[in-house]
Amino acid sequence: MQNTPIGIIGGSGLYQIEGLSERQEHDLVTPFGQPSDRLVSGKLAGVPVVFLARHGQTHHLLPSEVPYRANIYAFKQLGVKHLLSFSAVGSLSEDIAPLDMVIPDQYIDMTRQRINTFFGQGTVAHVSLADPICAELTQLLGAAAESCLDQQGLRLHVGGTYLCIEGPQFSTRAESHWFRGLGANIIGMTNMPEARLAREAQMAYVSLGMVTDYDAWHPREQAVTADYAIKNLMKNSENAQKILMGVLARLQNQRPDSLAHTALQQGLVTPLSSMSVDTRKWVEVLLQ
Ligand SMILES: CSC[C@H]1O[C@H](OP(=O)(O)O)[C@H](O)[C@@H]1O
Ligand SMILES: Nc1ncnc2[nH]cnc12
Repeated sequence: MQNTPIGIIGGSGLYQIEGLSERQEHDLVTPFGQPSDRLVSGKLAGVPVVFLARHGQTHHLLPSEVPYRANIYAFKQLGVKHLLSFSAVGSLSEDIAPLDMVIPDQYIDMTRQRINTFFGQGTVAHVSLADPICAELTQLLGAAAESCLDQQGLRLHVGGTYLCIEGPQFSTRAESHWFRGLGANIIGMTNMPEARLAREAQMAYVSLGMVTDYDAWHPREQAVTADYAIKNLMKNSENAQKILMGVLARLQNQRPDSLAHTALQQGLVTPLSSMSVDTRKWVEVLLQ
């Protein structure tokens, strides 16, 4: 596993990565359709990487329109076993301020109209999702983010619950208060089903939430608008690039083991021998 490429999913504001050498574009088709855009591979800080803009490079896909299954499958086709995901998020906690960053360790899934599994139609798997985020990747990403943010007086919060809404509208004030009551710390529209599918594909997953706003619950701060979030996103995207370089430097000589890497082996219920030839092909890719 030593030299497997590191997958990078860029969210709002992170549509490409700078400084890639040996750059190659991949126009992939998967059994689950086409990914959000071309995947771009190359080397960054000496580490093989594969990058994909989640909403497309021109940000033309709504959170509900992102082809999450095709995206995860395409990374898997290119040999990715570790996935770093970047996202803009709103804060549901007083002590998490705009421009802070958060590495969540839990999710509450409030999405309503997304296909959230590769399985079904004759093939059954139940993977464990108790700990959806890779603890080892969290440590490496945390160290990189802390050293970048410290210098600017910004804060990194390690751990916390990301609540995923369907969108595309932001929450009502009543929902925002309700989500706080549920114990959620940050809110976004994209990490689900991305994290679920990464687990089914046996990939270690970690997410960096870049805080842009206080959503709609705060008594003194303005309710979020896309304009407001995007202004803060722009301030964040330079830090995202620096943090990415920092985490890749820490991955140069290692690829951490993760409980994700055996998740499907443990969760697959239907025997491979009873699957059709076509189904077995894509299940075997997920099992690699
Ligand atoms: C432009 S703010 C709302 C938008 O940003 C987040 O996307 P991503 O996680 O891809 O950075 C949020 O989930 C919404 O899709
Ligand atoms: N308040 C918010 N709600 C959902 N997604 C977001 N992305 C950035 N801010 C957000």
